Amino acid sequence: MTSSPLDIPGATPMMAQYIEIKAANPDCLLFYRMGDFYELFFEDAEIASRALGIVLTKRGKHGGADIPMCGVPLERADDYLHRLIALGHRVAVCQQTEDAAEAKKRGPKSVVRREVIRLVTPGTLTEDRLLDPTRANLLLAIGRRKVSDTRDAYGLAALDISTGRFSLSEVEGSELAAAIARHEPREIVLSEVIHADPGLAKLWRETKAAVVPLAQGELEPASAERRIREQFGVKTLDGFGHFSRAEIAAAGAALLYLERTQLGTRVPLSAPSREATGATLAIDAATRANLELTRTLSGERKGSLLDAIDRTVSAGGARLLAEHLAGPLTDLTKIGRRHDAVAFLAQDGALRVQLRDALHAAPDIARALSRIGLNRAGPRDLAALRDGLAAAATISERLSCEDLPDGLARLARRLDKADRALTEELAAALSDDLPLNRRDGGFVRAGYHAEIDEARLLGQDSRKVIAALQARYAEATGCRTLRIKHNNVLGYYIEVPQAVGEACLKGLMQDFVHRQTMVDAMRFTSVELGELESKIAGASDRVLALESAVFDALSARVSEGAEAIADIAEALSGLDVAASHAELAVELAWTRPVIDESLAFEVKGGRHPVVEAALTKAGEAFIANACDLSGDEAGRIRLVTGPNMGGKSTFLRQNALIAVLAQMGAFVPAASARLGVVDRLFSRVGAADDLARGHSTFMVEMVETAAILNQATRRSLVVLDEIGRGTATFDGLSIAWACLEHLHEKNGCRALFATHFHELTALSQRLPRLDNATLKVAEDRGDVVFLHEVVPGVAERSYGLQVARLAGLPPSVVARAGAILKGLESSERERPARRKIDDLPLFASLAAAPPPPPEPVKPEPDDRLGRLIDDLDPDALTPREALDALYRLKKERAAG
Ligand SMILES: Nc1ncnc2c1ncn2[C@@H]1O[C@H](COP(=O)(O)OP(=O)(O)OP(=O)(O)O)[C@@H](O)[C@H]1O
Repeated sequence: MTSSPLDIPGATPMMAQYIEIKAANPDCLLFYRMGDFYELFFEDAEIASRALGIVLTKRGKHGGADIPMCGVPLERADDYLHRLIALGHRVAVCQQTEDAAEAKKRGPKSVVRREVIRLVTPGTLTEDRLLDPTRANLLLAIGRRKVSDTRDAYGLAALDISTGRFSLSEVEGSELAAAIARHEPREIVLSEVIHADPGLAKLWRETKAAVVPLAQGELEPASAERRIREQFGVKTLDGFGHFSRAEIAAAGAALLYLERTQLGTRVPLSAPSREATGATLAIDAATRANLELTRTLSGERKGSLLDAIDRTVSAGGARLLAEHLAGPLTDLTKIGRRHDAVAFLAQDGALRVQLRDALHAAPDIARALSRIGLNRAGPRDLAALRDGLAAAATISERLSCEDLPDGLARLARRLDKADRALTEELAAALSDDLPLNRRDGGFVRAGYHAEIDEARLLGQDSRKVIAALQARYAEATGCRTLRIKHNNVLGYYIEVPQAVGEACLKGLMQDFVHRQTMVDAMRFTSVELGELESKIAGASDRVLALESAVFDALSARVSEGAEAIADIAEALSGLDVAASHAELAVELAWTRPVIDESLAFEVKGGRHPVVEAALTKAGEAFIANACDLSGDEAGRIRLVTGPNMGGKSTFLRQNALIAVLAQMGAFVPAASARLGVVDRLFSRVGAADDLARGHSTFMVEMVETAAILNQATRRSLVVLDEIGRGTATFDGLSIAWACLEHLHEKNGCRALFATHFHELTALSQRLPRLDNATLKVAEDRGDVVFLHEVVPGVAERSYGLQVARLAGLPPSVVARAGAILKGLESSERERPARRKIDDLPLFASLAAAPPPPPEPVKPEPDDRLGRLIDDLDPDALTPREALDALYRLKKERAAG
C-alpha cells in the first residue's frame, strides 16, 4: 500500500490516502491514526459513534458533502476496540510508517505514509484488556477431506495466539458440531466451499463465533503445507507426526488468516500438537448447554459447573481447567495420572498451600510471552516473565524434595527447564516501578546499564547546571526574581520583570536574545542556555533510545527461550488445576472415582455440585443418592418417575456431571464411584423444559433425540429428561416408549430416563435391563413433603395438585382441578397401563428390520368420553378452550 494520492476529484491528499486504505479493507472499521487519536470517517464514523456513544463531528467536505468523523483517543483505544469487537466488528488499525521529515523529502505537500499494521478480529486478540484472563481465545480453522462417497472428515486447527497454543485434530462429519461446541471458538475460518455447504449452514448460523470464509483458490494443499513449513522453519512436516489432509488444510487456513490479520508480524506458535480421534469424551452442544458445564443456560459463568469447581489461583490455571472440563479424557492411563496428582495434593495439605501460594503470585506468563513475540509487549510483560519464571523455580525446588506420583513428576520436570540466567537478568534489568509502555522509559534499573546511568546523570546534572546558571544570571542582573523556565513553544527561557528586561535590552546582558514581551515580564534566551537545552534533550532522548535497546535485547532473549517458557507456563497451569481439584476434594469431601474398561456405573452417595452449593448457602442439606447402571454386556436403564419438584432432573444431571468430572481428572461429589469409561455423553430435556434455549420446539427435541438414538454406543451415557412431553400426551407417551425400547435393545448404553408418563414403568417387566426408581415423598396433612431420596419403585401419584397449591394457585382453582382429576382418573381406570403395555408388541421381539411404529392405543369403541379426551390436544388449546373442554367432558359424563 502506498500513500500516493489517488486521483479522487476534490479529495485532499490525506483524504485520498484514507479512501485508498479503506478501499483495501472494506469489511473493517478503519482506525486512522492522526496524532494522539484514531479517527474514523464516513460510514465507519457513523457506525462507531452509534456503537460507542461518542460524538459524531465533521471534517472538511468530500464530493460537496460534509465528511462525518469521530475520534478515539489513543490511550483509550483498547477499551473502544474491546467494545467494537464484542459487537462483532473487525477493526483495521492504520498508523504512520514514516515521520513528517521523511515525507517532506518526497515533496512539500506529501502526506505522511500510513499503512494498516494490524487487523483486530475476535479470534486474534492479544491485549490483556481485550481478553478474559480465565478463557482461551480461540481461532478455529476448518479443513475437509472426503473419506468415501458419502462421508467427510473435518480437520480442525485450534489456535490461541494470546498464548501460542496450536493443536490439530480430525473428526467425522457427524462430530463436527460437538467439536466446535467443545472449542467454543471466538472466530472460525474456513473455505468458502465449506461455508456454502447447505448441510452445514445451520452450524454457521447458530455459532456465536464470527465466521470468516476464505477464497478456495488461496487454500491449495501445496500452499497450506508451505505455510506450515515456513511458520515452524522446517523442511518437512514429518517431525510433527502424521497429519491428515484435512488437518493440513485447516492449519494452512489458520496460518493464512494470521498472515492476513497480523500483516507481516510472525506469530510465535508452539509446534502443533495432534489429538487422536476419540481422545476426549464427545459431548455435543445441546448436552453442554443442558448440563451447564461452562456456562448456564442464560450464558453466564456463574452458576455453571465450571464456576462451582474452580479453585484455581492463576489465570493460566483457570483457562486449563475450562479446557479440561470442555474435553474430558477417555484414556484410562491419562485419567489415572491426573487422579494420582490430585490424590497426592489432597493428602499433603502443607505442600498444597505452599504450591497454591506460589502459583497465586505467578503472573500470566503465557500471554505476556505471546505479546513479547508479537512485538506488542510493555515492560510489565517482561516483569511478568521475571516473576513467573522465579515462581516456577521456587515451585520446582519445593517439589524436588517430594516423592511425586508420575503425573506430578512430569509437570515438575517441565518446570526444571526454567532458564535461571534469564530470570536473573530480568530481575537485574527491570526497575521496581514499571510504566505500561516502553516509550515512557524509566524501566531499566539503575546500575544495570552504565551508559543509561551516565545519560541519566547528564540529564539530572544539566538541571543542576540550569539552576546554577539561573543563580549566575540573577546575580549579574541584580534581579532576585529572575527565573529560567520551560514551555513547549520557547523551550528553556529566562524570565525577568519588565523593568529588568528593558535594562537587559539596553545592554545590561549582552548575550540575552529577546524572545517575548508579556504584560509585566520579558522573556529571553541565551547561547549558553540553548546549548544546555540541547544537552538535556539529547540526554533524555539518549536514555529512551538506550532503554529501548535494552528492551529489545531482553525481548530477544525471551523469544529465544520461548518454547521452554511456554512449556513452563503450561506446567504451572497443570499444577494449578491439580491443586484446585485437590482443594475442592478436601473442602467438600469429594472422592477419587475408580475408572476402568467395564460398563459399570455405580455411584454411592452422589450429589449435584451446583445444587448442593446453592442449598448449602441457604443453610439447607442436599440429600445424597445412589445410582447403579452397571451391566456386563450392556448398560442398565433407570426410569425415574416422581412428583414435580421431587428432584428428578437434579438426580439425572448429577450422575452425568460425575462422569464428566471423573474423566476430566477431578474427584467426584460422591461417597464412592466406579465408572466404566464413557465415550459419549448425551443429555436432553423435553422441549417444554427447554425454553431458555430460545427454540423450545418439539421438532428440535426430536432432532436431538434422533441424534442420540443414532449415535449412542454401549459405552455411552444417556440422560433423557421428560422426552416426549412437548407434544400431545399419547404422541409423547408413544415416542418416549419407543425411545426407551430402542435404547434398551439397540444402543445398550447406560441411561437415565425421567418421565411423567407413569405408564412406562410397566415396561420394566419386559425389558430386563430397565429398573424403576422414584423420588420419595411424605404427606403431611394433605401437603406434600419432598424427601429428595431416590428409591426403587414407581411413583404412586404425581402430586401435581399439591405442587400447584404450594406454588400459590388460588384454592378454588386447586379444588376444582381436584374434582376434574377425579373424573379423569375414573375414566382412565377402564384402560389400565398394564393393558396398554400388553397391547403393544415389544420392539425387541420384532425381526432385525426396523420395527413398524407401535400402534397408538385405540379407545374402546363405546368409550365416548375416552374418545373425547383423546381428541383433545392440550398443547393446542387456549386456557379458555381448555376450560370449555372440561365443561364439555363433565356434561358428557353427567349424561352417562
Ligand atoms: N437431592 C436433593 N437434595 C435436596 N434438595 C434437592 C435434591 N434434589 C433436588 N432438590 C431440590 O428440589 C428442587 C427441584 O428439583 P428438580 O428440578 O430436580 O425436580 P424435578 O423432579 O425434576 O421437577 P420437575 O418434574 O418439576 O421438573 C431443586 O431445585 C432443589 O432445590
